[in-house]
Amino acid sequence: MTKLSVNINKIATLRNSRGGNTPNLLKVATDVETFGGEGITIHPRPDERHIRYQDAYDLKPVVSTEYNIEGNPIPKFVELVLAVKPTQVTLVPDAEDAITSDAGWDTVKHKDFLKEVIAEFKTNGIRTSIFVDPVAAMIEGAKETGTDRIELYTESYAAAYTLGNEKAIQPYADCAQLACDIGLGVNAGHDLSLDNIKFFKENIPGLLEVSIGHALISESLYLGLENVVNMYLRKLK
Ligand SMILES: CC(=O)[C@@H](O)[C@H](O)COP(=O)(O)O
Ligand SMILES: NCC(=O)COP(=O)(O)O
Repeated sequence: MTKLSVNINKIATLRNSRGGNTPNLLKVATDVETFGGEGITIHPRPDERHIRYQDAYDLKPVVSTEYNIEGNPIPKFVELVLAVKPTQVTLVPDAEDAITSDAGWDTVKHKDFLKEVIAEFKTNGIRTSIFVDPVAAMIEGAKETGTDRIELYTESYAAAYTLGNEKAIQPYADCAQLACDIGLGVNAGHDLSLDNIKFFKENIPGLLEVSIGHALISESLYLGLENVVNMYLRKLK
């Protein structure tokens, strides 16, 4: 069973573009859960371009499924996560000015740092996951940090799959199996979509959770467009 956690960053992007509260992030989170979503993911970035730090607090009493907060564990982020106490924290090594997450952790180079922050989160009852590329040494390094899970960074799979290259799944399948063998839970995310999710799921052993945002929100807009245009037309008759 693979859980779907819906990343609602893009809803906050839309809300922030007008300065008001439309769309309402908290309502979207509860509606996603009502529609069957099994988790809510947010990725507050230091510039608060989409999710604001305050949103992370406001969502806490509202999310009744699994609450996953992603981000680079800079002091401000660590403080936020320890205060909010989500179900899971996913550590991502993204630069402040990155447009989006663009790499997994070097779990060998950053082992001591990761060990320290992971221990702090786990002591506070928060499950941990770390974002990694599908490279065996990084999975083995992740195990050394004490993390509960890894999140496989799926951008390269998604890009290759679009071009018809199904072989791009192999390093993901191998690393997921390795993670299962050494006792790490397996999550995955980034650029997963209605086009590529089925093949991914079918080929990845032990896939516990996927977090999907950019494509899911874009697809929702597109799949709802015809309905909404027609609703306006009916009102204008
Ligand atoms: C960790 C990850 O893969 C990202 O997909 C991220 O959570 C998305 O962040 P943005 O919405 O800021 O691109
Ligand atoms: N962890 C990945 C995530 O939350 C969503 O990534 P994306 O679907 O917006 O690329």
